[in-house]
Amino acid sequence: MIEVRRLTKVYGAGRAVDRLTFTVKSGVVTGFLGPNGAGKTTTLRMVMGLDRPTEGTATVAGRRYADLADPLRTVGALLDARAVHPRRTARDHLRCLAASGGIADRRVDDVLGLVGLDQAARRRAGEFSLGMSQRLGIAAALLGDPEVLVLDEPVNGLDPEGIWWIRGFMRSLAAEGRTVLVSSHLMSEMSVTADHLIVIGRGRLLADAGVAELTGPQSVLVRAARPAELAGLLSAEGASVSRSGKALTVTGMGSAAIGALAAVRGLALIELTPQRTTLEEAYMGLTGDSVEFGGGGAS
Ligand SMILES: Nc1ncnc2c1ncn2[C@@H]1O[C@H](COP(=O)(O)OP(=O)(O)OP(=O)(O)O)[C@@H](O)[C@H]1O
Repeated sequence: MIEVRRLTKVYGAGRAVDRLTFTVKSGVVTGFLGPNGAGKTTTLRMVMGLDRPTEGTATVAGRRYADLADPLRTVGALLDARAVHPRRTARDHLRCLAASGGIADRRVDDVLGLVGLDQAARRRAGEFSLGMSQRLGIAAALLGDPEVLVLDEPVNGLDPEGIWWIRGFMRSLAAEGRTVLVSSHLMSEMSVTADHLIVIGRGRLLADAGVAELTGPQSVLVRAARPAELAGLLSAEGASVSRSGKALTVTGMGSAAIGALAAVRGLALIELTPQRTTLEEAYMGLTGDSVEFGGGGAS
Protein backbone atom coordinates (compact mmCIF):
# COMPACT_ATOMS: atom_id res chain seq x y z
CA MET A 1 0.00 0.00 0.00
CA ILE A 2 1.11 3.55 -0.75
CA GLU A 3 -0.25 6.37 1.39
CA VAL A 4 0.14 10.01 0.46
CA ARG A 5 -1.04 12.60 3.00
CA ARG A 6 -1.19 16.35 2.32
CA LEU A 7 1.92 15.91 0.21
CA THR A 8 3.28 19.23 -1.03
CA LYS A 9 6.33 20.25 -3.06
CA VAL A 10 7.13 23.89 -3.63
CA TYR A 11 9.68 24.97 -6.27
CA GLY A 12 10.34 28.69 -6.02
CA ALA A 13 6.99 30.42 -6.35
CA GLY A 14 5.17 27.36 -7.75
CA ARG A 15 3.54 24.41 -6.08
CA ALA A 16 4.37 21.32 -8.18
CA VAL A 17 2.37 19.18 -5.73
CA ASP A 18 -0.29 20.76 -3.57
CA ARG A 19 -1.68 19.02 -0.46
CA LEU A 20 -2.22 15.75 -2.27
CA THR A 21 -3.90 12.93 -0.33
CA PHE A 22 -4.63 9.46 -1.68
CA THR A 23 -4.13 5.76 -0.95
CA VAL A 24 -3.05 3.14 -3.48
CA LYS A 25 -4.36 -0.33 -2.68
CA SER A 26 -2.91 -3.73 -3.44
CA GLY A 27 -4.31 -6.20 -5.96
CA VAL A 28 -5.34 -3.66 -8.59
CA VAL A 29 -3.60 -1.45 -11.14
CA THR A 30 -4.00 2.19 -10.12
CA GLY A 31 -3.55 4.78 -12.85
CA PHE A 32 -1.98 8.09 -11.83
CA LEU A 33 -3.21 10.55 -14.42
CA GLY A 34 -2.74 14.18 -15.18
CA PRO A 35 -1.78 16.50 -18.01
CA ASN A 36 1.87 17.41 -18.62
CA GLY A 37 3.30 19.27 -15.66
CA ALA A 38 0.51 18.13 -13.31
CA GLY A 39 3.01 16.91 -10.73
CA LYS A 40 3.00 13.15 -11.32
CA THR A 41 6.76 12.62 -11.52
CA THR A 42 7.39 14.92 -8.56
CA THR A 43 4.88 12.92 -6.49
CA LEU A 44 6.42 9.58 -7.49
CA ARG A 45 9.92 10.87 -6.73
CA MET A 46 8.76 11.83 -3.22
CA VAL A 47 7.19 8.38 -2.76
CA MET A 48 10.57 6.88 -3.73
CA GLY A 49 12.51 9.14 -1.37
CA LEU A 50 14.27 10.96 -4.24
CA ASP A 51 12.76 14.36 -3.43
CA ARG A 52 11.99 15.73 0.01
CA PRO A 53 8.41 16.93 0.53
CA THR A 54 7.99 20.57 1.50
CA GLU A 55 5.07 19.38 3.64
CA GLY A 56 3.11 16.19 4.17
CA THR A 57 4.15 12.55 3.91
CA ALA A 58 4.38 9.68 1.47
CA THR A 59 4.72 6.17 2.85
CA VAL A 60 5.14 2.72 1.34
CA ALA A 61 4.01 -0.27 3.41
CA GLY A 62 3.54 2.14 6.33
CA ARG A 63 6.98 3.79 6.28
CA ARG A 64 8.73 6.62 4.55
CA TYR A 65 11.13 5.33 1.93
CA ALA A 66 14.16 6.41 3.98
CA ASP A 67 12.86 4.39 6.96
CA LEU A 68 12.28 1.13 5.05
CA ALA A 69 14.36 -1.69 6.48
CA ASP A 70 14.74 -3.36 3.08
CA PRO A 71 13.72 -0.89 0.36
CA LEU A 72 14.45 -3.02 -2.73
CA ARG A 73 12.33 -5.83 -1.34
CA THR A 74 9.50 -3.46 -0.47
CA VAL A 75 9.14 -1.19 -3.49
CA GLY A 76 10.50 -1.19 -7.02
CA ALA A 77 10.29 1.74 -9.40
CA LEU A 78 10.75 2.57 -13.05
CA LEU A 79 11.24 6.32 -13.16
CA ASP A 80 13.65 6.85 -16.05
CA ALA A 81 14.26 3.85 -18.31
CA ARG A 82 17.29 5.48 -19.96
CA ALA A 83 19.10 5.94 -16.64
CA VAL A 84 21.56 3.11 -17.28
CA HIS A 85 25.27 2.97 -17.98
CA PRO A 86 25.22 2.67 -21.80
CA ARG A 87 28.28 0.40 -22.09
CA ARG A 88 27.19 -1.99 -19.38
CA THR A 89 25.34 -5.13 -20.46
CA ALA A 90 21.77 -5.60 -19.26
CA ARG A 91 22.92 -8.43 -17.04
CA ASP A 92 25.78 -6.43 -15.48
CA HIS A 93 23.48 -3.46 -14.91
CA LEU A 94 21.11 -5.68 -12.94
CA ARG A 95 23.96 -7.45 -11.14
CA CYS A 96 25.28 -4.11 -9.86
CA LEU A 97 21.84 -3.16 -8.59
CA ALA A 98 21.35 -6.59 -7.03
CA ALA A 99 24.73 -6.41 -5.26
CA SER A 100 23.90 -2.99 -3.84
CA GLY A 101 20.68 -4.36 -2.37
CA GLY A 102 22.07 -7.66 -1.09
CA ILE A 103 20.13 -9.65 -3.68
CA ALA A 104 21.50 -12.95 -5.01
CA ASP A 105 22.86 -13.03 -8.58
CA ARG A 106 20.48 -15.78 -9.66
CA ARG A 107 17.56 -13.36 -9.25
CA VAL A 108 19.07 -11.34 -12.13
CA ASP A 109 18.45 -14.21 -14.55
CA ASP A 110 14.96 -14.69 -13.10
CA VAL A 111 13.93 -11.09 -13.76
CA LEU A 112 15.55 -11.04 -17.22
CA GLY A 113 13.36 -14.04 -18.03
CA LEU A 114 10.26 -12.43 -16.53
CA VAL A 115 10.55 -9.41 -18.84
CA GLY A 116 11.58 -11.43 -21.88
CA LEU A 117 15.16 -10.12 -22.09
CA ASP A 118 17.03 -13.41 -21.57
CA GLN A 119 18.28 -13.38 -25.17
CA ALA A 120 19.53 -9.80 -24.83
CA ALA A 121 21.18 -10.22 -21.42
CA ARG A 122 24.73 -9.82 -22.80
CA ARG A 123 23.99 -6.86 -25.03
CA ARG A 124 24.95 -3.34 -24.01
CA ALA A 125 22.08 -1.38 -22.50
CA GLY A 126 23.08 1.66 -24.59
CA GLU A 127 22.12 -0.27 -27.75
CA PHE A 128 18.64 -1.10 -26.51
CA SER A 129 15.48 0.21 -28.16
CA LEU A 130 13.12 2.22 -25.96
CA GLY A 131 10.90 -0.85 -25.54
CA MET A 132 13.85 -2.97 -24.42
CA SER A 133 15.00 -0.21 -22.05
CA GLN A 134 11.53 -0.13 -20.50
CA ARG A 135 11.69 -3.90 -20.01
CA LEU A 136 15.13 -3.56 -18.41
CA GLY A 137 13.79 -0.84 -16.12
CA ILE A 138 10.93 -3.10 -15.08
CA ALA A 139 13.38 -5.97 -14.50
CA ALA A 140 15.35 -3.66 -12.19
CA ALA A 141 12.16 -2.71 -10.34
CA LEU A 142 11.37 -6.40 -9.84
CA LEU A 143 14.81 -7.41 -8.54
CA GLY A 144 13.76 -7.48 -4.88
CA ASP A 145 10.41 -9.14 -5.70
CA PRO A 146 8.72 -6.12 -4.09
CA GLU A 147 5.08 -5.93 -3.07
CA VAL A 148 4.78 -2.37 -4.40
CA LEU A 149 5.62 -1.17 -7.93
CA VAL A 150 5.78 2.42 -9.13
CA LEU A 151 6.05 2.96 -12.89
CA ASP A 152 6.35 6.45 -14.38
CA GLU A 153 4.94 6.63 -17.94
CA PRO A 154 6.02 3.07 -18.80
CA VAL A 155 4.29 3.02 -22.20
CA ASN A 156 5.48 6.43 -23.39
CA GLY A 157 6.95 6.13 -26.87
CA LEU A 158 6.39 2.39 -27.20
CA ASP A 159 5.04 0.59 -30.25
CA PRO A 160 1.72 -1.32 -29.97
CA GLU A 161 3.42 -4.64 -29.18
CA GLY A 162 5.43 -3.02 -26.36
CA ILE A 163 2.32 -1.30 -24.98
CA TRP A 164 0.38 -4.55 -25.10
CA TRP A 165 3.14 -6.39 -23.26
CA ILE A 166 3.51 -3.79 -20.46
CA ARG A 167 -0.25 -3.59 -20.03
CA GLY A 168 -0.57 -7.36 -19.56
CA PHE A 169 2.48 -7.46 -17.33
CA MET A 170 1.12 -4.78 -14.98
CA ARG A 171 -2.16 -6.65 -14.77
CA SER A 172 -0.41 -9.90 -13.90
CA LEU A 173 1.62 -8.16 -11.16
CA ALA A 174 -1.59 -6.78 -9.63
CA ALA A 175 -3.25 -10.19 -9.91
CA GLU A 176 -0.43 -11.56 -7.73
CA GLY A 177 -1.64 -9.17 -5.03
CA ARG A 178 0.95 -6.43 -5.55
CA THR A 179 0.31 -2.71 -5.38
CA VAL A 180 0.85 -1.24 -8.86
CA LEU A 181 0.86 2.54 -9.39
CA VAL A 182 1.40 3.62 -12.98
CA SER A 183 1.47 7.19 -14.23
CA SER A 184 0.32 8.39 -17.62
CA HIS A 185 -1.05 11.50 -19.28
CA LEU A 186 -3.20 9.34 -21.58
CA MET A 187 -6.66 8.47 -20.33
CA SER A 188 -7.17 6.21 -23.34
CA GLU A 189 -4.26 4.07 -22.16
CA MET A 190 -5.29 4.02 -18.52
CA SER A 191 -8.87 3.14 -19.33
CA VAL A 192 -7.75 -0.24 -20.65
CA THR A 193 -5.00 -0.83 -18.09
CA ALA A 194 -6.14 0.51 -14.74
CA ASP A 195 -8.93 -0.53 -12.39
CA HIS A 196 -8.72 2.60 -10.30
CA LEU A 197 -7.72 6.15 -11.22
CA ILE A 198 -6.17 9.02 -9.32
CA VAL A 199 -6.37 12.16 -11.44
CA ILE A 200 -4.37 15.29 -10.62
CA GLY A 201 -4.06 18.72 -12.20
CA ARG A 202 -1.70 21.54 -11.17
CA GLY A 203 -0.54 19.41 -8.25
CA ARG A 204 -4.02 18.94 -6.82
CA LEU A 205 -6.28 15.93 -6.55
CA LEU A 206 -9.12 16.06 -9.09
CA ALA A 207 -10.53 12.55 -8.77
CA ASP A 208 -9.90 9.31 -6.90
CA ALA A 209 -12.35 6.78 -8.26
CA GLY A 210 -12.93 3.50 -10.04
CA VAL A 211 -12.83 3.58 -13.83
CA ALA A 212 -16.59 2.85 -14.00
CA GLU A 213 -17.41 5.56 -11.44
CA LEU A 214 -15.66 8.24 -13.47
CA THR A 215 -17.91 7.68 -16.43
CA GLY A 216 -20.98 8.37 -14.27
CA PRO A 217 -24.29 6.52 -14.32
CA GLN A 218 -25.24 4.96 -17.61
CA SER A 219 -28.35 6.17 -19.36
CA VAL A 220 -30.21 4.65 -22.30
CA LEU A 221 -31.59 6.56 -25.27
CA VAL A 222 -34.91 5.05 -26.36
CA ARG A 223 -37.02 6.08 -29.33
CA ALA A 224 -40.47 4.58 -29.39
CA ALA A 225 -43.54 4.79 -31.59
CA ARG A 226 -45.68 5.56 -28.51
CA PRO A 227 -43.23 7.40 -26.23
CA ALA A 228 -45.71 8.68 -23.64
CA GLU A 229 -47.02 5.19 -22.99
CA LEU A 230 -43.51 3.74 -22.71
CA ALA A 231 -42.39 6.60 -20.42
CA GLY A 232 -45.30 5.90 -18.06
CA LEU A 233 -44.49 2.20 -18.02
CA LEU A 234 -40.77 2.73 -17.30
CA SER A 235 -41.49 5.29 -14.57
CA ALA A 236 -43.92 2.88 -12.91
CA GLU A 237 -41.11 0.31 -12.86
CA GLY A 238 -38.80 2.75 -11.03
CA ALA A 239 -36.73 4.23 -13.89
CA SER A 240 -36.13 7.97 -14.28
CA VAL A 241 -37.31 9.17 -17.67
CA SER A 242 -36.97 12.48 -19.46
CA ARG A 243 -38.75 12.95 -22.78
CA SER A 244 -38.03 15.02 -25.86
CA GLY A 245 -40.42 14.23 -28.71
CA LYS A 246 -40.21 10.53 -29.50
CA ALA A 247 -36.89 10.21 -27.62
CA LEU A 248 -36.65 9.14 -23.98
CA THR A 249 -33.51 9.30 -21.86
CA VAL A 250 -33.78 6.59 -19.24
CA THR A 251 -31.59 6.13 -16.16
CA GLY A 252 -31.86 3.50 -13.48
CA MET A 253 -32.73 0.69 -15.88
CA GLY A 254 -30.54 -1.15 -18.39
CA SER A 255 -31.30 -1.52 -22.09
CA ALA A 256 -32.12 -5.24 -21.79
CA ALA A 257 -34.78 -4.57 -19.13
CA ILE A 258 -36.25 -1.68 -21.13
CA GLY A 259 -36.45 -3.82 -24.27
CA ALA A 260 -38.07 -6.68 -22.36
CA LEU A 261 -40.69 -4.41 -20.76
CA ALA A 262 -41.54 -2.84 -24.12
CA ALA A 263 -41.88 -6.28 -25.73
CA VAL A 264 -44.20 -7.56 -23.01
CA ARG A 265 -46.49 -4.55 -23.55
CA GLY A 266 -46.26 -4.77 -27.34
CA LEU A 267 -44.65 -1.31 -27.62
CA ALA A 268 -42.53 -0.94 -30.75
CA LEU A 269 -39.04 0.49 -30.26
CA ILE A 270 -37.28 2.48 -32.97
CA GLU A 271 -33.97 2.82 -31.11
CA LEU A 272 -32.40 1.48 -27.92
CA THR A 273 -28.87 2.83 -27.33
CA PRO A 274 -26.87 2.75 -24.08
CA GLN A 275 -25.16 6.12 -23.52
CA ARG A 276 -21.92 6.31 -21.64
CA THR A 277 -19.61 9.23 -21.11
CA THR A 278 -16.28 8.04 -22.41
CA LEU A 279 -13.41 8.13 -19.98
CA GLU A 280 -11.67 10.54 -22.33
CA GLU A 281 -14.60 12.95 -22.01
CA ALA A 282 -14.65 12.55 -18.23
CA TYR A 283 -10.90 13.23 -18.12
CA MET A 284 -11.10 16.30 -20.33
CA GLY A 285 -13.92 17.59 -18.16
CA LEU A 286 -11.82 17.10 -15.03
CA THR A 287 -8.53 18.46 -16.28
CA GLY A 288 -9.74 21.13 -18.71
CA ASP A 289 -8.84 24.00 -16.36
CA SER A 290 -5.58 22.52 -15.19
CA VAL A 291 -3.49 22.01 -18.31
CA GLU A 292 -0.24 23.97 -18.28
CA PHE A 293 -0.40 25.03 -21.92
CA GLY A 294 -3.80 24.88 -23.55
CA GLY A 295 -4.15 24.27 -27.29
CA GLY A 296 -5.03 27.80 -28.42
CA GLY A 297 -7.73 30.07 -27.03
CA ALA A 298 -7.95 31.13 -23.42
CA SER A 299 -5.90 29.18 -20.91
N1 LIG B 1 13.44 20.35 -10.11
C1 LIG B 1 12.47 21.23 -10.41
N2 LIG B 1 12.64 22.55 -10.28
C2 LIG B 1 11.66 23.44 -10.56
N3 LIG B 1 10.45 23.08 -11.02
C3 LIG B 1 10.21 21.77 -11.18
C4 LIG B 1 11.20 20.77 -10.90
N4 LIG B 1 10.64 19.54 -11.16
C5 LIG B 1 9.40 19.77 -11.59
N5 LIG B 1 9.12 21.10 -11.61
C6 LIG B 1 7.85 21.71 -12.02
O1 LIG B 1 6.82 21.09 -11.29
C7 LIG B 1 5.66 20.89 -12.09
C8 LIG B 1 5.29 19.42 -12.10
O2 LIG B 1 6.23 18.69 -12.86
P1 LIG B 1 6.20 17.11 -12.98
O3 LIG B 1 7.37 16.70 -13.83
O4 LIG B 1 6.08 16.49 -11.64
O5 LIG B 1 4.84 16.88 -13.79
P2 LIG B 1 4.32 15.59 -14.56
O6 LIG B 1 2.87 15.50 -14.23
O7 LIG B 1 5.19 14.44 -14.27
O8 LIG B 1 4.46 16.05 -16.08
P3 LIG B 1 4.84 15.22 -17.42
O9 LIG B 1 3.63 14.42 -17.79
O10 LIG B 1 5.10 16.34 -18.39
O11 LIG B 1 6.05 14.40 -17.09
C9 LIG B 1 5.99 21.45 -13.46
O12 LIG B 1 5.47 22.76 -13.55
C10 LIG B 1 7.50 21.45 -13.49
O13 LIG B 1 7.99 22.47 -14.32
